[in-house]
Amino acid sequence: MTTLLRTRELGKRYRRRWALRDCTLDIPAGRIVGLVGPNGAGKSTLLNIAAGQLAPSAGSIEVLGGHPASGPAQLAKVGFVAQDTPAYAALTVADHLRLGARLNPRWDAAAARNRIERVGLDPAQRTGTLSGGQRAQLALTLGVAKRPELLILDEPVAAVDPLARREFLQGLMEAAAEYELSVLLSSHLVTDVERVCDYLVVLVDSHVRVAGDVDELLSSHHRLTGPRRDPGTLPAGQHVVSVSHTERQTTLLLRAESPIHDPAWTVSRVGLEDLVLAYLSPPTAAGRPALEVLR
Ligand SMILES: Nc1ncnc2c1ncn2[C@@H]1O[C@H](COP(=O)(O)OP(=O)(O)OP(=O)(O)O)[C@@H](O)[C@H]1O
Repeated sequence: MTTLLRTRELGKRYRRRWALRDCTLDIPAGRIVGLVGPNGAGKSTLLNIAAGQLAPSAGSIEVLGGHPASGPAQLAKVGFVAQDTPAYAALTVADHLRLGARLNPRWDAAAARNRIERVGLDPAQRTGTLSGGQRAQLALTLGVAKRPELLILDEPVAAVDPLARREFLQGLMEAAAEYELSVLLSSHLVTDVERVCDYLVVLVDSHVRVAGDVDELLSSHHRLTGPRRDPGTLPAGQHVVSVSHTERQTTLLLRAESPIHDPAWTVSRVGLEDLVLAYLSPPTAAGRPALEVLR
């Protein structure tokens, strides 16, 4: 089976600072991948390397089995919607479709026209006067009509109101289903990722903190509450992600490789937002690294 993204110790350095470091991922094709992390975590860097826009400084990367900058065939397989969905302000919506048709060998003109009509964009309007939500819809249309196998979107709706964001994500899910697209989407809004993604990568401070199938992550992580206890005394196979104590009580968020039977703990399920927040918080004081990469 083709792998969507395969990286090995991938890194990018600007002068002395690493924007991305030791990034090792194996993501199967056909997934809708959410890349989450705070500002400056390295999300755009990873997406730009995957799209062939940026050369790595270390390690290796394969996207759909090919090297990102290997040539026109690889570029045709990958659509890229850059941060803030840039467009040529003086050109109209129709001009952008014509440009798309000239630049992309697999251009689907009917799909582009239909989508523009469906989302209510005026072909004669200059893109400099479109709202943020309309520009995002145009960018999604251009990305989809290219008929790539993978669509990469770098925070496409960061500056868009909640309703327009929902419509955009709905359109993205429909396009992914209709054209059997894989999607790699960055966001710092976990709710967006929760709505559309089935695979999660959390990047913090240029490192991957956790990666895996969303359902598997949710079923392997638990919140444990019980009498105050040193997390260092937990059995092997229970990996503490975050910990907090009161005078008498300890609350842990942990990943467990097998069911937790210790009656001292009250065990509850964890939502995606809590899971992401736990990995975004500084490494646990339990003395174990919070790094968990699930493949
Ligand atoms: N061209 C560049 N020159 C120097 N440093 C850079 C350059 N591009 C990015 N960086 C640095 O690399 C780090 C990662 O940046 P990146 O844009 O990948 O983060 P991000 O997670 O996409 O952030 P945001 O959510 O704010 O877009 C940051 O510290 C940033 O300042």
